Amino acid sequence: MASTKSDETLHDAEKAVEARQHESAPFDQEQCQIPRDKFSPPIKRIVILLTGSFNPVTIAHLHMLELARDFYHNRSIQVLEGIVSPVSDSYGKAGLVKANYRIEMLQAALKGDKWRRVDSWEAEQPTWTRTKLALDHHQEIVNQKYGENTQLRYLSGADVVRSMLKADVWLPQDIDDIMTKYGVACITRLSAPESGKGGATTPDVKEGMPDLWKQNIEVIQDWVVNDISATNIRKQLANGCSVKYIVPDGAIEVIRQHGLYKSNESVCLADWPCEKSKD
Ligand SMILES: Nc1ncnc2c1ncn2[C@@H]1O[C@H](COP(=O)(O)OP(=O)(O)OP(=O)(O)O)[C@@H](O)[C@H]1O
Ligand SMILES: NC(=O)c1ccc[n+]([C@@H]2O[C@H](COP(=O)(O)O)[C@@H](O)[C@H]2O)c1
Repeated sequence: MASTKSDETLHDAEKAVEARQHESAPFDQEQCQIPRDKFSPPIKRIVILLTGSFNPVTIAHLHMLELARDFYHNRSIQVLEGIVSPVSDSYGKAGLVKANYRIEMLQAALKGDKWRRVDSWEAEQPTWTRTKLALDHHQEIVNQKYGENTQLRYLSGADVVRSMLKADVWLPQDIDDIMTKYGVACITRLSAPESGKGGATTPDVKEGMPDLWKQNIEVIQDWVVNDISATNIRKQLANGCSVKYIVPDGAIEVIRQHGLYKSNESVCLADWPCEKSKD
């Protein structure tokens, strides 16, 4: 049967598609290569460790992990896991509720989560664990689980990163080790004014820091204006105000059950039963 004009056109189109499939895609240096000055190859897979009080856990904590994962995935670095590690009771921060409650709140917040989990090792230690030691511990676990080439990255808010400049808070040797062995993913934070909100005049989180630190801190700009702090949440709860949508629902349930943060001592208008209409 003689081929028609439309058969020929179809044949040409198929040939063109096939030819394109053999062409190599343009190589995007920026997207596909790990910047050599930051990470030495062959590291392409990481696990993120977020430490803190989580007193209580907030949506800002969970959002930090999302921001960090996006940041690395956009640079072709696979994030295998996000570990959330609450400090032990001996950290002694004012108003810190017992670790078993903070863990329960985190577990409820992360229930069914596909890539994040709470780890109780730090909380179970009889004394406070310096972050460098917590990182060393988790790196060992990561090596056993994923092999030697998977690196741990320390995730932290800009306020904590700025606190590294205070010699009475961090040991200089610890910071050097954290920078060279792990690196820091630093999320901007309004309470750390150096974070700024973007633009040319933004003061730099890294201002005044030694070059070694500057090279190993990756500043990740939050894309929402977010001034959430656990301190403010505790205040709201003590005043009987709602923290719904700021604290994950599961964690609110744990707060209610145990009456944490004086939440059972104040009148909560939100909980008053609505009067039925008379008609
Ligand atoms: N809104 C936020 N934006 C950026 N980072 C945050 C935010 N909230 C907490 N973080 C970071 O999360 C980590 C754990 O924080 P932590 O549990 O100590 O919360 P916090 O809100 O700072 O607590 P508190 O108000 O009790 O001092 C820290 O690295 C902290 O900087
Ligand atoms: N020297 C250190 O290792 C050091 C100092 C200050 C805070 N941290 C850690 O930073 C996290 C947040 O601490 P704050 O809640 O005090 O901001 C905690 O996990 C804490 O252990 C570590």
